[in-house]
Amino acid sequence: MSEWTIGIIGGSGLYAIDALEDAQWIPVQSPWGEPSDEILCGTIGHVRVRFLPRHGRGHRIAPSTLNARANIDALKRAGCTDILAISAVGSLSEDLPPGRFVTVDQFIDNTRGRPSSFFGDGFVAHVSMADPVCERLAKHAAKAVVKAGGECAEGATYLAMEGPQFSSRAESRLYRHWGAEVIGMTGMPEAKLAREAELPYALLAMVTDYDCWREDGEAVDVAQIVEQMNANSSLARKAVEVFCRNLPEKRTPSPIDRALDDAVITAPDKHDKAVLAKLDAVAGRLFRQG
Ligand SMILES: CSC[C@H]1O[C@H](OP(=O)(O)O)[C@H](O)[C@@H]1O
Ligand SMILES: Nc1ncnc2[nH]cnc12
Repeated sequence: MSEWTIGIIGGSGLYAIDALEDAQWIPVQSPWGEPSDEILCGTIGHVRVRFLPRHGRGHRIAPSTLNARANIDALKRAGCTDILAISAVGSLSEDLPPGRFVTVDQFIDNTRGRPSSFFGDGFVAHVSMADPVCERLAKHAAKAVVKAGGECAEGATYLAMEGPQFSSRAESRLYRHWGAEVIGMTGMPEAKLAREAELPYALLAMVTDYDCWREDGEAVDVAQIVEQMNANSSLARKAVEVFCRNLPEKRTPSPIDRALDDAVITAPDKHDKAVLAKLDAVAGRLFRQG
């Protein structure tokens, strides 16, 4: 086995992966609450894979209530070195038609009231989100889609909305003015939490619809999204497999592996012991250094 342990977060339409060898669903406990599901653990070629369906098998959990902290913490506990997340998105750009895959490189977080940090009183830390995704994973994901037989655009800005309702036409047009190119309900706070957990993260988005900003365009509905997701899902699965098989044997370190080095501001003698205990997976690297 190589040094990669890839966490795959499966979005709408992707609730398991058949390419996993020796696959087993394993429960992982987290001090942050219930992860969305057990984690499907196995291998693809030389890579260990840990697959977590974001909404749970059967799509039980809504975007506003899914426990992103528990999900990221559980993936870290399961040994992940990196995360590739997959999401269904609406397109806010004429250049991104339904059926197209696109890697995300920026986020606008318009979610409300979701727990969006592992840190707080007793352990205050501020990580940079200037470059919220891992470029090498994103590039590798785009190449994998092409190798799997699809088309993949690179570098879209993702607007994370609260939902669960879809946007009004006025909101959809507003987000375009903000510079957003795709829209979804789950990319935030997931990407923030992955950065806090020092996990390089990339988001591969599958465009399912044009949302509702186009003149005379139809309103988006779940049936349309599911139809497009079903059309995309075998390519998404293939792309995940190619992504893993084509990773180099050696994983060179990423600066994101040490994202907390310059982020913690609380004086060590003021760290709250109970808070530290909860952070054993996310930030344990710092404490083990003493
Ligand atoms: C099924 S339509 C809306 C739903 O799809 C996207 O989910 P995911 O990002 O997990 O693929 C979107 O964010 C909404 O949660
Ligand atoms: N139009 C849309 N808005 C929000 N989330 C989505 N997921 C897929 N399509 C979407």
